[in-house]
Amino acid sequence: MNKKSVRDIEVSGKRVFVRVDFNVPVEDGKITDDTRIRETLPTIKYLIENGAKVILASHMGRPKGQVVESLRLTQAAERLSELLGKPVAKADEAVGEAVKAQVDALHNGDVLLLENVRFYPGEEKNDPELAKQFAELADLFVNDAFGAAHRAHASTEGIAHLIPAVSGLLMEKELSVLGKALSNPERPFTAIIGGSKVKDKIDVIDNLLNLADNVLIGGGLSYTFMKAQGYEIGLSLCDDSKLDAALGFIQKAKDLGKNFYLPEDIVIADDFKVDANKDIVEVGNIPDGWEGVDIGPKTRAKYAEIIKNSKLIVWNGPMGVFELEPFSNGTREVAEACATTEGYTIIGGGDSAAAAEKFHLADKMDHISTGGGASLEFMEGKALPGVVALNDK
Ligand SMILES: Nc1ncnc2c1ncn2[C@@H]1O[C@H](COP(=O)(O)OP(=O)(O)OP(=O)(O)O)[C@@H](O)[C@H]1O
Ligand SMILES: O=C(O)[C@H](O)COP(=O)(O)O
Repeated sequence: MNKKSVRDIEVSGKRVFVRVDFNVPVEDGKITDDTRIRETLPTIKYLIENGAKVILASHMGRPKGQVVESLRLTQAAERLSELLGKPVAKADEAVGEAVKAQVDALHNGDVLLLENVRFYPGEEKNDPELAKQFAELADLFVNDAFGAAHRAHASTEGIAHLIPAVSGLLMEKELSVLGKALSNPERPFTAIIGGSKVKDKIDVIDNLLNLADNVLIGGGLSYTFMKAQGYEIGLSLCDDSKLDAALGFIQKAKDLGKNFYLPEDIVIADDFKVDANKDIVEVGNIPDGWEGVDIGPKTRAKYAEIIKNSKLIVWNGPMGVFELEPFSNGTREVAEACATTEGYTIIGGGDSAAAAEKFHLADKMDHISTGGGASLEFMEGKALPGVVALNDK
């Protein structure tokens, strides 16, 4: 990476503003997956051990510039304190006089977590005034929030122009793993794209067609491709505005000589419920009133075989409605193939990572990215503003 990292700069005695992504799932006031917090520990420990005064900042959810009580970072501070085995002070705001006083009171090696930066309207607008207020708290900016690196916000991008700005160790790891894999991929390289949001995945499919040898499509977005080819899809998810784009990808794959796979058979259901009636049909045979909810057994076996014979696998998005047990087999078999293949497996955040956790296969993957949207944008070949703004080596 051509950007400076926290290892390239003196941190001892310095006030260091560290942007992290503690946007973790919380249910009934409890954090249900603390992966993103655990993944920032190397940077935070490095700073503590090297005598920095650590000021952490994060967003949580999308409060749209207002204080939302349920989106405070109190639980994150508690969890971080448990993981570090030392107290973590928590501010009730992210800027202002009270915060300044808390920063002034820090000793070398102390840790302070600021309140949710998205409680301020200036954060998502990348308001220079808010960026200045963040910058005034610190001598140095460290961006370790890979998950938010695709956002040009005051605490991810604006601040980087005001004080020395370097990457954290998680940011460095994510960029290095994803960058190495995509710039010089081991082949065969297989990309698996699933999930439900066709619009969000269109650009990544486009770029992966350039890079990968095999592109496997599953999940809710596969029905747009089926409809585009003239197949009946019943009530299945479809984005009619993307039918032409879908046909364009099928043609692009042909033109580039790439293998582009769509499900051959589908698990269908007459409702979006665990106890719905279900059946397995070939593509084109989804009856009226039914919808596709998972890839079928033939497709599962084919996809698993391709994954097993690949040297590099990038997976983003589940193959079906894996949250409901009867429709989880496609995602489970893809996850198992990713876990057992000898190829290098990268999981691109979000729901696929949650699926790997659910099937107890997460520790068998080579790299699970902490970025959902960020890893997608990276794979699309887009520059990440939170990275671009950091100081060059
Ligand atoms: N056939 C289907 N019909 C409807 N929904 C589906 C289908 N297959 C998968 N899904 C749903 O897609 C959702 C995930 O879609 P999404 O596009 O958000 O994936 P992701 O990229 O893994 O997540 P993230 O948004 O975190 O990047 C899951 O909740 C899953 O139930
Ligand atoms: O969960 C994520 O992908 C990141 O924390 C970014 O969140 P955002 O999509 O609300 O910007």
